[in-house]
Amino acid sequence: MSRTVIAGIDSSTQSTKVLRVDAETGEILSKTSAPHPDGTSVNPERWWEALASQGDLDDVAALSVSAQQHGMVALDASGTPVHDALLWNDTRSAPQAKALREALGAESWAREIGIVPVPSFTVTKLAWLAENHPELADRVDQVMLPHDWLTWRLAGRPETATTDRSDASGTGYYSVPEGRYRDDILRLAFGRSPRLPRVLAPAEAAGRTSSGALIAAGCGDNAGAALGLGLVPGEVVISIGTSGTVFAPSAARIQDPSGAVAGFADATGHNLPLLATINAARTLSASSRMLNVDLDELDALASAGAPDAGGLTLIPYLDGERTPDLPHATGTMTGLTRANLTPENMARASVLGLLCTLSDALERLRAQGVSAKRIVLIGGGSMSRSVRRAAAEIFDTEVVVPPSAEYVALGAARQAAWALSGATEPPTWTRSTEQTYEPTGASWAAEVRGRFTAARIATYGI
Ligand SMILES: Nc1ncnc2c1ncn2[C@@H]1O[C@H](COP(=O)(O)OP(=O)(O)O)[C@@H](O)[C@H]1O
Ligand SMILES: O=C(CO)[C@@H](O)[C@H](O)COP(=O)(O)O
Repeated sequence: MSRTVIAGIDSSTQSTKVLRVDAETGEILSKTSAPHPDGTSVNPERWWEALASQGDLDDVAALSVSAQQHGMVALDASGTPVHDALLWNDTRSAPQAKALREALGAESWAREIGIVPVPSFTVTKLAWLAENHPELADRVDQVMLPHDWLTWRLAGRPETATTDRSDASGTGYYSVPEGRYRDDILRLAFGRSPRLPRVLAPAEAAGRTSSGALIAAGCGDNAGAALGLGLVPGEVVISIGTSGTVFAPSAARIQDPSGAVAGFADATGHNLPLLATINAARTLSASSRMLNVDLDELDALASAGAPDAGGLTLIPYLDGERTPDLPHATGTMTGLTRANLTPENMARASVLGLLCTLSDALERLRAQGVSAKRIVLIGGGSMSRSVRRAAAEIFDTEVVVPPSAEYVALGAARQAAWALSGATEPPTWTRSTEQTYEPTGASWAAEVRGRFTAARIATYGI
């Protein structure tokens, strides 16, 4: 019997990945990828070129796009971007985020919207555009997110674009508890009411491609990963990609006035409380560049370093940071001595600093009542053996590492199979066997966490 082939697309910060998948079993049949330009703002056409460079999609019965969240794609009446898309890791809208927090109050944002403005979120970027380029803001006809814009292009630029609840929940002008856009919030930020994409139901189709393939609603990339992993209660995902994210599906909605935990929606009609960091896998690539080694050599150095890096502590807020909300922060290295200043300890300190930022985020998620009995570690940074081995100790929690795969794109494929099937639930695809790392309660891990916390408080006051 012939297979039904579907495609899952992950348009993330650094690249576009395309998986072809068996709709019935979830078996990955092929994977391709193409890079995006570096930077925190980009012309969306680069995403389209990265997708198109991987060939047409005429062979698939259905497809779905999962993409980096929050990017501001502001189009004029001709459908042309009035400005490069500001991405989730662009921090220029920090002043606007502060003003929006103060205008409504953090408690109200958390209660009424589900998230508290930080520079990552779309609403702050629109406020930046209105304040700094009013002549461009006046030309804005409609505002989309990265996954919306790619879906819109694949569907042939329909009059009304579409999105889904998971990605809408990251804009700041969509109310998760009410399930609707808040035009008053949009006008508070942007002073205008541009057209917004229609929010589709989880398994609702967005349209069809020129070759007739069904296009599913799509979703934010972390909701895609959750869908791709088929999580069970008590499992928390920690993804070490361009962003570091810590999240778990939740029946209960999380309200965190501190803004650290975003009360996002997931792609199945429930909730996805999430914390994100700006400095994740790029902490490792920056360290490899500094040491003039490649990532495998960095891994070997880090494995050869002292378990606690000899007391070296790196706080890797290299591009500012989102969790904690320190958009203008820079990194800090403490504990340097003539004895411990070695390439091995520097490499080790970059691994430990990365993991400590994620450990901080994990404890904040737990403080909101989210159960975290097992960590599912994914993302490019999880390919590092030294990261994997240290993670269970630093998190003091069991860590499982599924086989290397593009789980965001796999989740998009699962959503496409769901939309194609017309079923009430997504298809059941089994997660492959995993590697498991158990914490041993190593004393060095508690010392590393303690040093990191002390240095963070001493340097940044929080
Ligand atoms: N073996 C490895 N060790 C450390 N980092 C890695 C390794 N392989 C890939 N990476 C990093 O993972 C990142 C890409 O991961 P990915 O999850 O695809 O990110 P994103 O989805 O945000 O684009 C890159 O920054 C890359 O340097
Ligand atoms: O901002 C967030 C989540 O709130 C990030 O997770 C972005 O969605 C970018 O994702 P990656 O490119 O790292 O996959």
